[in-house]
Amino acid sequence: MSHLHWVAITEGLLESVWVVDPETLHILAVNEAALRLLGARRDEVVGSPVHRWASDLQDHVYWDEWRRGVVQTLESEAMLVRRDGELLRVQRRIGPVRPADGATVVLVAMQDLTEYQRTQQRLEELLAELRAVLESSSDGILVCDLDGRVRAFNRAFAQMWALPTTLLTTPDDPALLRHLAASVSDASAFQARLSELQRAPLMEAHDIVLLRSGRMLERASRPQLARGRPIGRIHVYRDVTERAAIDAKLRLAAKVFESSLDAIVVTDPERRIVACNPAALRLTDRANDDPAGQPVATLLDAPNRPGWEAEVAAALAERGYWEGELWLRRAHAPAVALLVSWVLLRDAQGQPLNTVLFAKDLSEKLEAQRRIEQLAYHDPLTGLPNRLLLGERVAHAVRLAQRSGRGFAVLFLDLDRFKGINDSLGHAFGDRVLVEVAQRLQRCLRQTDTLARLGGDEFVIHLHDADRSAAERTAQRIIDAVARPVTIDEMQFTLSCSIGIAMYPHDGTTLDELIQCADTAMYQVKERGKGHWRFYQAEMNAHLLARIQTDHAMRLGLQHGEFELHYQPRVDLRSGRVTACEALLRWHRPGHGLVLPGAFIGVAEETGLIAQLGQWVLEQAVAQARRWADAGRPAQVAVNVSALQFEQTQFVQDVADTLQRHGLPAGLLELELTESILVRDAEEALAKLQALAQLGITLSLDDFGTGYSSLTYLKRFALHRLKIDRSFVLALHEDGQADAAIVAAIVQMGHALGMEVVAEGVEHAPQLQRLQALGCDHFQGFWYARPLPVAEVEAHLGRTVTLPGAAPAPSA
Ligand SMILES: Nc1nc2c(ncn2[C@@H]2O[C@H](COP(=O)(O)O[C@H]3[C@@H](O)[C@H](n4cnc5c(=O)[nH]c(N)nc54)O[C@@H]3COP(=O)(O)O)[C@@H](O)[C@H]2O)c(=O)[nH]1
Repeated sequence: MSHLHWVAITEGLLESVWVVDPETLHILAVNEAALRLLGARRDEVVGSPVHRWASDLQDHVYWDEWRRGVVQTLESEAMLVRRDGELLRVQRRIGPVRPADGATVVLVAMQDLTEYQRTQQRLEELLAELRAVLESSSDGILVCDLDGRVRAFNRAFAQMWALPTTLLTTPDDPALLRHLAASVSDASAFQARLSELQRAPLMEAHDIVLLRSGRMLERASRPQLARGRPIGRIHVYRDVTERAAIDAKLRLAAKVFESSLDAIVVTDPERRIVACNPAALRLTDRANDDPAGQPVATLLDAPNRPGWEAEVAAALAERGYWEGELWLRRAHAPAVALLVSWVLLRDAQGQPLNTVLFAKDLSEKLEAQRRIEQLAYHDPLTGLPNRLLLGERVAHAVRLAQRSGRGFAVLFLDLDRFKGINDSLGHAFGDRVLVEVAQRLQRCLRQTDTLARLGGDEFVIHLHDADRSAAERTAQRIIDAVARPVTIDEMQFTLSCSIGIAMYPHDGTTLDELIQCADTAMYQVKERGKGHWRFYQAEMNAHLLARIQTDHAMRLGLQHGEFELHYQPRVDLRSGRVTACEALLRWHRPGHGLVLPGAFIGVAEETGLIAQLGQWVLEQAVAQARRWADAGRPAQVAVNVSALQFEQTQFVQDVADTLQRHGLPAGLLELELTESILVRDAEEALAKLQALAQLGITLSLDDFGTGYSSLTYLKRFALHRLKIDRSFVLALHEDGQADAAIVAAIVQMGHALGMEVVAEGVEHAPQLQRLQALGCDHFQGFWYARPLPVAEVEAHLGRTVTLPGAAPAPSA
């Protein structure tokens, strides 16, 4: 075949083709592609030896072997030398071709590998780049095929999931998946989600994966596409633990901003409002009118600090914060006081970003302060100044008086028998009485005077610039005002009060001194019948001091066993026998000798110590009666009971307990009560007396005839004995006919009411004879015996006394 034939045959091929003479190894024909490959003209190639274009030794060896018939075909890469000398890598197939009508030729078909090589290199570079990108990502990336087999993962993924080294070096999909499942807090949910994603290759998903270590991963799962078709899946894991924490903090901050009870206003650096929280909008009264964009200063004011805006700006610039009180102007309501903390926020470069204003509504605090001041300085019931405010006013008055040389008066006022109103009508009623009295007092005073309530029913009045006669007139005006009838709840009654007056500077120079003097004077009024006023006199205090000392000494005396009981025998006038004795208290007061009750019982009653003292007497008397009974000389012991002791709630129980403790039959105890006990609270007294009588105790009424001597309550209280007061008995001796008639009446009345009658203070035989004649049942008195110590009285118990007319009376 001619070389033209070969050209015609090979021209249409994409490959470069040489037709080579097997003998000469010269190129017989080439196609156009071969000429392009070599960069030579046809005449340069055709007829040239193949070695001209083959560069490497391998070619020479091959053609040599071909000629010797060692090899027939060859397929290999080879290097060609182009016409311009450039080397070119080609893929080459060599083989003999025997056309039917011609001699055998060698066909060399070549394909340029340059492009392929370039593509290959590009691909390798791309792969390297991709690998670098993959590795440089801080996200953990896992690439799987459609069956879920792991195709690749990066270092960040390995670190994020803490993959063991074995999994890094040896691919082991099941082990990797097991490791992942074991690392998450909910393995089954994790696996279920992976399976779900695998079943839906085109699905994109975002999940949060919680690791057992506490870290939080965000997973973005996307299909991997090739020519628009899914070929696998890429999972990108991102550690969002810190971000989640920051998000949570931001959410919290937003919540705080939203729900803060304090107003928060954010401004730009020029202090124009950027945002207000709901509390701020509520406070500004602009819930429907967002003030964003307005200068914040238009809402604020500080009437007493004209330059406040400049002050705030300077403080923010210098210190970064400002604190102080401002007023908030409001749309439809009065301005409110605010406590403002204002801070400046700067960016990382120190440039002002925003200012934030935290404001607390001070209205409640100011109101509370006002209330506190009101409470601190005023009496809550009457609204009058209290002692504190009075103190300040009087201190001021003292300063004025020191300059002017003029004095003033302090009046101490106490309502008379107010306790009775409180006890009988209740405290609420008592409070209304006090309010009424306060108003009346106020009306008696001038604007410059101060009326204060100290507590209870005690009021103190500072009379500004008043001398003795002004104080006297005011005191009398007050006495008259208080005495006018009061009507509360349709109940009408009258009150009275006692007033003590102290003068500055004569009686004292401080409020305490003046109050003390006025109080002492008031006390004197009370003692002398109440309902009046009195000026303080220096000797009053000495008297008071003595009482205080007596009270203190009595309390010590009780502890130190300085008290003792003496017993005065009581004689049955019919039989002449000593059947009972009256226990009478004695005090061996150090430095004072033996002190009789008249000197201390009154003080004990005033201070309340009588309750304790009375219980001590009862205890001693009952114990003594028990000892006498045990010694075979049973005698009834009469114990004096004071009103305050009787009023003790547990009095009946105390008596019963004392009897039981000493095992004394109740019949050997007599309680001597005074008439005042019966009139104070008749109902309660009746109940107590009935309880005592039920115990079997004898009840007698002491000092009968000196008090109310009411037949009504004598009947009502069903007492056992009446003791005729000593003053009537004394009169019998002095031959007072009227008193003798009284004694006769008492004896008859007592008997008529089923009571025995005891005469006390019998000092002379004629008295006794008169009493006998009048039918009196018992007597006691110095005629027979004085009150005696235990050791001496014992001799009298059970003894029969020879009464006048029968034999001379024995003396004690
Ligand atoms: N609550 C209590 N009161 C008590 C107690 N002990 C005594 N008292 C009361 O003290 C008042 C004075 O008592 P006293 O100084 O003991 O005087 C009593 C007798 O000594 C006195 N008396 C008795 N006979 C005569 C007499 O012939 N002449 C005379 N001049 N005085 C006499 O009388 C007092 C007893 O009085 P009375 O109690 O009314 O029987 C006195 O009121 C006591 O009650 C106590 O423990 N608790």
